[in-house]
Amino acid sequence: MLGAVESGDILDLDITGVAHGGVFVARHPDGGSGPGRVVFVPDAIPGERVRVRLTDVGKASFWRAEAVEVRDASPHRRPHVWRQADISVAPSERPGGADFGHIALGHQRELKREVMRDALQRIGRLDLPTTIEGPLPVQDQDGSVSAEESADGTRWRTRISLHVDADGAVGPFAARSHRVIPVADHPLATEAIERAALRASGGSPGRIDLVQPADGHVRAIARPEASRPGRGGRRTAAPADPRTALDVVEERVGARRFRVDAGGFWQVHRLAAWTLTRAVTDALHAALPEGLDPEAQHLDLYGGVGLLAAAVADLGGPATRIVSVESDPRATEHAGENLAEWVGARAETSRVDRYLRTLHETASAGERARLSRGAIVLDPPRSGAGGDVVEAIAGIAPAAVVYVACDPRRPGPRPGHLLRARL
Ligand SMILES: C[S@@+](CC[C@H](N)C(=O)[O-])C[C@H]1O[C@@H](n2cnc3c(N)ncnc32)[C@H](O)[C@@H]1O
Repeated sequence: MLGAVESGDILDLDITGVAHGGVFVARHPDGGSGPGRVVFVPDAIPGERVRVRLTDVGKASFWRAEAVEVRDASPHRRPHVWRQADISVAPSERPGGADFGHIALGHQRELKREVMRDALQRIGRLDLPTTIEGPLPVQDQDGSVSAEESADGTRWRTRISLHVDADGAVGPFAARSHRVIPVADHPLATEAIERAALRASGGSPGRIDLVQPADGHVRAIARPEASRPGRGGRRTAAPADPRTALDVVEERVGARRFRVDAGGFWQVHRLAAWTLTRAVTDALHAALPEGLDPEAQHLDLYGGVGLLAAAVADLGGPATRIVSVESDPRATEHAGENLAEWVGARAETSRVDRYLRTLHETASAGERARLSRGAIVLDPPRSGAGGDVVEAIAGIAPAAVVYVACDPRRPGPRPGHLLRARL
């Protein structure tokens, strides 16, 4: 029988697996007869033996710990790409947001594939093949590569958020905390964003978003904290300075250009818009070997400024009928402009669940038939599409569904539909 275990205890544990959310799994014997209590540990790698400090032993189902030293290192360990996030730094001084930076790039992908496989099997009860690829190199029309991933997986963020605390300190939050810690570099950000981040100075407490669109110039969007606390007593970011947030910038995907508000949604990784365009195109090719029917009705749900609607419409040609559905009216306005070359393309401002409910209630037999011959692409925010939306899509029974997901654990499609995930 082991003595009582408390927060602050130091233990050596074997890391046996990877979990969702950038943490790893160890087991503590805990006096029980089963496989032991799950302990979630960041900054480790499966196969390692790690010295940890327990930080939360209050829950019956799992505990949390922080890694303080590697006792037996994995061959996949490398010095963290963000020196300040390295295991040699005190856990409270490590910045968050680069959870796999201590792992060789190829092995990071292998671990993400494992997270995805586990989510599909355990939560979705789906036994589907899972593959993880890196971002695709962007090729110009002559076949030359104009942008590709760095060898160590750094310098990809075209958008970052910094925080300003009450003393005017500016920086990221420390891992798993809301404490601002100043840092000396930002290796995941593009070099221009890093320069702007290191120049950023305090001001009112809140957030500063740095955005580098295709023209290369960095925009700084100040989002000071609202003066009154929001729900739950937490202070929320007030609306951004409208002059910068509503500044219209241009993004490029191959030869195609997209207008978007500087403070509006655009994919963060500099190769993501291109990679997702290619992934959706490939998935539709595979699902529709006869080709996309331009006369059918296609939908791009959670469409933003029309990135994936353009990918679908490129496949169907100039007459493709597609509706991009998006809740932000400014994004919808841009989607209307970005999709102007397709006469059958429309952008609608609506919540997706309401749009699908109205469609269900009002669509004529002809519209239903066109929808069932069409493709539905959906790319919801991290919270997922939700059961109602997934049920509504299943009710339409379209010819193909491509689900682009930030989080593999959120409600997804049913067996038989195609799944593509962004990790
Ligand atoms: C992950 S982004 C995808 C945008 C687009 N597919 C792209 O890749 O640029 C999700 C989008 O859904 C929008 N959104 C969030 N909740 C929504 C809802 N309930 N109904 C419609 N749009 C929503 C957000 O404003 C955001 O533009």
